[in-house]
Amino acid sequence: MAEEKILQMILKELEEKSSRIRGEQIRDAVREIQTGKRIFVAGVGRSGFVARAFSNRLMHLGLTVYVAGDATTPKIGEGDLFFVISGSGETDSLKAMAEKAKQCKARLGLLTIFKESCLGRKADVVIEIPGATPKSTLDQKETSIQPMGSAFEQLAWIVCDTLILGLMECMQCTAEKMFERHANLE
Ligand SMILES: O=C([C@H](O)CO)[C@H](O)[C@H](O)COP(=O)(O)O
Repeated sequence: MAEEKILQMILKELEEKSSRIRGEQIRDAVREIQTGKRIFVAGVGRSGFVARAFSNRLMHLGLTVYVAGDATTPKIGEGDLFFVISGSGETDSLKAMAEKAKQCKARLGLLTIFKESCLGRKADVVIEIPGATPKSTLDQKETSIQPMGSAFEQLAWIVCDTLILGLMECMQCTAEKMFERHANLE
């Protein structure tokens, strides 16, 4: 099949799946991020790349944000938000970190395919993204033309950018103000 046709098929798939993401879940997450004292983000593999990209924009907004596991990341505590991106909601290291974060009285935010996953059951706020992943043993009705969790990871990126636009509006922050915070060591 021609690559341009494949590209169109992927975009069509994302459009259809995104039409089933619930607006109120996104709005709840915007509120949670805004009220969090500090934001700690986490994800593994491709979901981890999305979490890092998200942390970059949260920093541009002027929020205090850390990536879990980085050498400069301090301990999490009460009033902080631990925001996890995990398609399956079952990745071992993330389950352990979420458990620790909850013990430390942090709130747990989650972007996932499965609200009923281990992470989903612990989360205070969840955004569900329709997708498929071979990493879950839960019943999966959803299919994808792409391998593994690709559709989830692509949509997770766009949902994170949707959260950023929502936060920009609530915080009355402009793209110009954000760019002033952009790294000058690059
Ligand atoms: O890298 C990944 C893999 O290629 C699936 O498409 C996942 O992002 C990684 O394995 C983490 O999994 P989840 O926590 O289920 O997102």
